[in-house]
Amino acid sequence: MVGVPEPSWTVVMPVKRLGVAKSRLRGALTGVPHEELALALAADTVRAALSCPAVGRLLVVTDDPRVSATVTAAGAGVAADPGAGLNAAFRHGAAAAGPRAAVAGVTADLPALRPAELAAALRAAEGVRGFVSDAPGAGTVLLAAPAGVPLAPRFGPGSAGAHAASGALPLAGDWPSLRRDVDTGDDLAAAARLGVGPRTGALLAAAGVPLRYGAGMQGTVATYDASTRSGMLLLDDGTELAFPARAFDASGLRLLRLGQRVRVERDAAGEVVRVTLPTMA
Ligand SMILES: Nc1nc2c(ncn2[C@@H]2O[C@H](COP(=O)(O)OP(=O)(O)OP(=O)(O)O)[C@@H](O)[C@H]2O)c(=O)[nH]1
Ligand SMILES: C=C(OP(=O)(O)O)C(=O)O
Repeated sequence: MVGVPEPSWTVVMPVKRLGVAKSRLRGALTGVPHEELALALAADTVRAALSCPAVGRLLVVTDDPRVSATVTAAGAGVAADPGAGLNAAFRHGAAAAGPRAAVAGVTADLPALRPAELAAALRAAEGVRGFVSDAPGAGTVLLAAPAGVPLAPRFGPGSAGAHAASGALPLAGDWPSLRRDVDTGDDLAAAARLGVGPRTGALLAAAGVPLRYGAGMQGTVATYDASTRSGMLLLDDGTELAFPARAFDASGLRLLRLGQRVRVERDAAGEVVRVTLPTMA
């Protein structure tokens, strides 16, 4: 394919030890062990970032063995947490990225993150040291710096103001899934309304929280094998999603064409249960 290649970012994502992470969320989901929820938030954030074409490398800074195993299996690299807090973890990851890397520090509590929104924010950050504030506005979800420019992170309470005061440019854009960090039960409910990734979704479903899975989710058929009645969808948010024979069987269709536009329904675990034509909603 001919074209200008997208610039490749190194994303640095710190994750605290699960036993002490996300303390404001403790008890938010009845019957769900806290560490499972903390892990699911990070795993879904990592999954979305790895699906973003602008992300060349994802480095998770953590000391937690379960986090390391999960994100390594997903395709991320791991750097050891220096043990001196969040900003030290960001600095350590940025240093490990090397002097020629454009680095974006991203928090690991964005379970609704859509790869296309991350890609758009990274495009806006090209060539500048810039940050994306969280939905309430006082915090930061992303801080980016071009190669050769120190990240100089100032995450923590009031970090949006601290990043602006340090000369970073506030990046403007309609990126609700990127800005939706999850610190409290209310934040988790707001993320569920946007549509969360499969691991967080499965825990929400287990706790009986109603989900808006697949509402309005659309994409195109990337592959379809008529002999197995299964294939691959390319969703509008840039992610690929496999669909099994039963999702096709539930559609009432006789065949799918490559490139055909479809509406996708998923269950609480994120599995595709039905693929229909958009007009059949
Ligand atoms: N590696 C590493 N990650 C951290 C550290 N502190 C926070 N984080 C991560 O940074 C992100 C944003 O941090 P917070 O929203 O403050 O999360 P938290 O400290 O786990 O949550 P609370 O206990 O509720 O404040 C989350 O993904 C955390 O896992 C740290 O000391 N080391
Ligand atoms: C660490 C931060 O997150 P939160 O406010 O989500 O704890 C921050 O916004 O810099």
